[in-house]
Amino acid sequence: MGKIIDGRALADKMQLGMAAEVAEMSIKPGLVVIIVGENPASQTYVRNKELTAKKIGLHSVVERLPEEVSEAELIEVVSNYNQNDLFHGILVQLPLPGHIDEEKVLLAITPEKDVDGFHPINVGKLFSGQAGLIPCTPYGIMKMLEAYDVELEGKEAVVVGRSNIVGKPMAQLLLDKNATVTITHSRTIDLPAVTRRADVLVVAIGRGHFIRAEHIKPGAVVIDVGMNRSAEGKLIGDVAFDEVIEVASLVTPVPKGVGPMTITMLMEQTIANARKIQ
Ligand SMILES: Nc1nc(=O)c2c([nH]1)NC[C@@H]1CN(c3ccc(C(=O)N[C@@H](CCC(=O)O)C(=O)O)cc3)C=[N+]21
Ligand SMILES: [Mg+2]
Repeated sequence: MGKIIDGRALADKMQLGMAAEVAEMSIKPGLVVIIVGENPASQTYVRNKELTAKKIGLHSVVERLPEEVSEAELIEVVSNYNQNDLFHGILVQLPLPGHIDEEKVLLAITPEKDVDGFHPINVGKLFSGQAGLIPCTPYGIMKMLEAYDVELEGKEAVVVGRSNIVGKPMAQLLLDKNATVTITHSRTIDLPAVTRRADVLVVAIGRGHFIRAEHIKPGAVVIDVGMNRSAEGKLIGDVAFDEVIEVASLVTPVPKGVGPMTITMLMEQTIANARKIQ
């Protein structure tokens, strides 16, 4: 029987440290979250982010734009925040409505304030071993693995999912720690055979309770990035937690696993950015 990785508790502990750090700073780190339209999943995230930012003592603004806003108008809003010295982090909540080209909008955020790590400059830095801003979900997962003393050197790490936001940057961060990394995806022929090699398994596929006991090597560490709604409207992960924890040594729950750590890393990168110029 494995143990829970308590992302909520680790996030709370790190946030306490950040609050103390911010209280000592000569300037107040500022974060703006720009959200377009009324996507309900996005609303939860934005609300959690706002509460966390306030708790830590950041200057936090949520800029809400109507669903019909044009791409040019959105880019104009972003440009204004690029120039505004009160803000050290800018996040444009994804997904954006279909009439807006996400790539163009991400490109408009100045790479220095891109606390999501989605700008091609930061992506290029991550994949070429240069310091830059890192996507918050994979970054938070690395902090969890570190806090739980999970050994990565030479180990088999398997990432399920190849998104730009989670799968690909996750694989790179694991590689940086000298893990032997495999990325699997929807076309992988024998998924259980590959995931059963994993000492560390990170799952980000967006299919509720898809990963079962049969996918797990005994003693593996399992990280669940999934955020799905069950038929009853409950938030559930990509991993069938109750059966997987019987086989694994450590498993993250959903909620209270990866989610709170994602938000914590957003705060961390905003504070670090503000520090650079204080
Ligand atoms: N530009 C951009 N950056 C993002 O980082 C980003 C985004 N767009 N779009 C949406 C997704 C989703 N996301 C979440 C992060 C934390 C929780 C979170 O805090 N979850 C809590 C509570 C969830 C609940 O109770 O509903 C938990 O897992 O315990 C949720 C969702 C960030 N995203
Ligand atoms: Mg689009």
